[in-house]
Amino acid sequence: MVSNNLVELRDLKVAFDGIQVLHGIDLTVRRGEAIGLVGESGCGKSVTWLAALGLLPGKATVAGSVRVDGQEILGTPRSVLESVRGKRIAMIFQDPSSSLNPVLKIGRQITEALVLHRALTGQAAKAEALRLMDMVGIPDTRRRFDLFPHEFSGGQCQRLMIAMALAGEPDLLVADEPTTALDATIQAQILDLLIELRAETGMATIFISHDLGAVSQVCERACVMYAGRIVEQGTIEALFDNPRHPYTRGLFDAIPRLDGPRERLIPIPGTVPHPRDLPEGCAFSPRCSHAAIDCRSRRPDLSPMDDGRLLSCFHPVSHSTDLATVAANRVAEAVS
Ligand SMILES: Nc1ncnc2c1ncn2[C@@H]1O[C@H](COP(=O)(O)OP(=O)(O)OP(=O)(O)O)[C@@H](O)[C@H]1O
Repeated sequence: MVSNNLVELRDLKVAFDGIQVLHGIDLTVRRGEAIGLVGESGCGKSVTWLAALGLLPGKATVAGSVRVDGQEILGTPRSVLESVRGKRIAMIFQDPSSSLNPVLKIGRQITEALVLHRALTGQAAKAEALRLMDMVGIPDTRRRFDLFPHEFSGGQCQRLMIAMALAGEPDLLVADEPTTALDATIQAQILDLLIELRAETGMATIFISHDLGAVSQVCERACVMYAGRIVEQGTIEALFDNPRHPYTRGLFDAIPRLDGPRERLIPIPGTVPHPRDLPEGCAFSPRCSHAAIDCRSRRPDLSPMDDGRLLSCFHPVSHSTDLATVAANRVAEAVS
């Protein structure tokens, strides 16, 4: 029987030059589902998937397990990784211009991906390339087949990257900040495209973004990452309606909300620590208005809660928690 689990990351760890940046990620991606990875810059969102796909530079040390359909791919020969990359799991990045070859016509680039992943040749490859260009919303495909990347807009280049990613008919598309470099209307179109393509093809999606609104549109589930760990994971409804980790709550409080009374935006104080200088205990504790003494000496495990979410926090917040009052009380406690 085919398992519903497509990709399983277990205790995935990454270090660069001996400095640990990823501290044991556990994540299961089921067939067809869309999972968001959120968190501030430097939390380890991209490194997680670059490590899983064997795309990190040689100086990186990767440990743990990455299973695709039950088959371990971490530490396997290049040929095994290459049979997974593009064909089973495809990845697109923020800046399409860095992934498209500027001196090759776009049709040729898509056709080459088809030759590589599906062994299509000649007219069959061209017909399929045109179909993919059409599928991602490029108009006038026959003429545009022979254009170079610089003759397309930024949004169209991102569409073309997606077309190339679809060439291998992947089971999972990892989209790493695919809309960050685009302006707002184009961003919305690319999000719609990702949603449509998933509905049409049934492929699973990992959507890496710092934009919580975009994540809620595209995904059913999200993982919030902080300093190389997942600190909260749950359904979009659970995380949006009732974030329990003070960091998740902080991310929400820092974004403008269109659906409710206009509230003051509260930025999270401080910055993400450098992986070399992680504090003792919970890595978020120095920035957390909810932190108590135990948070500064011990690190909470990521544990299941009654509502099914996973949470790594000794003192979770709830709807009614007023973080400003909590912070004031903690200061009072410390002084007394
Ligand atoms: N090639 C590299 N060499 C050394 N350190 C790296 C390398 N790539 C990433 N890192 C470090 O790993 C940590 C995680 O980086 P990562 O790019 O995964 O963060 P991110 O959450 O995806 O942030 P962003 O949104 O900025 O991409 C950071 O501290 C980063 O500096």
